[in-house]
Amino acid sequence: MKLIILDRDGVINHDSDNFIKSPDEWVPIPGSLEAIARLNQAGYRVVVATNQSGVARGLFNIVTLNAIHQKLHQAARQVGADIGAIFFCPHAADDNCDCRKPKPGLLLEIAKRFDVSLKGVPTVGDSLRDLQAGFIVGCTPYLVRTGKGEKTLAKGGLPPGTTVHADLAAVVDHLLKTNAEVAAAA
Ligand SMILES: O=P(O)(O)OC[C@@H](O)[C@H]1O[C@@H](OP(=O)(O)O)[C@@H](O)[C@@H](O)[C@@H]1O
Ligand SMILES: [Mg+2]
Ligand SMILES: [Zn+2]
Repeated sequence: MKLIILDRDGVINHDSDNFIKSPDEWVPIPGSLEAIARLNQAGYRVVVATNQSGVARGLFNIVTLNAIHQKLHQAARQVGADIGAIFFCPHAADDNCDCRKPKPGLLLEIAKRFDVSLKGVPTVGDSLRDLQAGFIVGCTPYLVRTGKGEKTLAKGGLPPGTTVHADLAAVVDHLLKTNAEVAAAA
């Protein structure tokens, strides 16, 4: 089973400096859900790892977060995409939890749940912390320019091996092309 780990805000849906606080505020980035469908068709299980400190900040509760994720799943299904699971950290930075990216807790949880090694698993994010969390546990980091990606790129300090792409659809184009080239060379 091939696995890919996606950040949520700024990769699948538009992000906001005021947080995504309700299902109405959740709006997919054009092409992202269709890109997930292409990953599924290529044999990838797609899971999400997302920091949701808005819960700890009292901006929205778990019921609302679940409603946002129901809308995400439904929108994905409408284009033939399937998101295997959504792992989230509801904590604030000063809670010092193990699951808030850049700590790798969410990704280790994913590895345990799906009983897979994370070595070489693609992980896609718009923030440095997304890429760092993946890099720590052996994932291959992909930065997208959507969401906070341009700011992340400008700040620099990306983990070694990070490649930069316009959006999730471009990451998927690259991934599937590379996979096809490797298969042809075998
Ligand atoms: O990109 P993912 O991990 O899916 O989700 C990010 C969101 O939880 C929020 O994360 C916050 O960061 P702080 O939690 O305040 O550091 C801010 O960046 C918000 O703009 C953003 O909406
Ligand atoms: Mg993000
Ligand atoms: Zn946490």
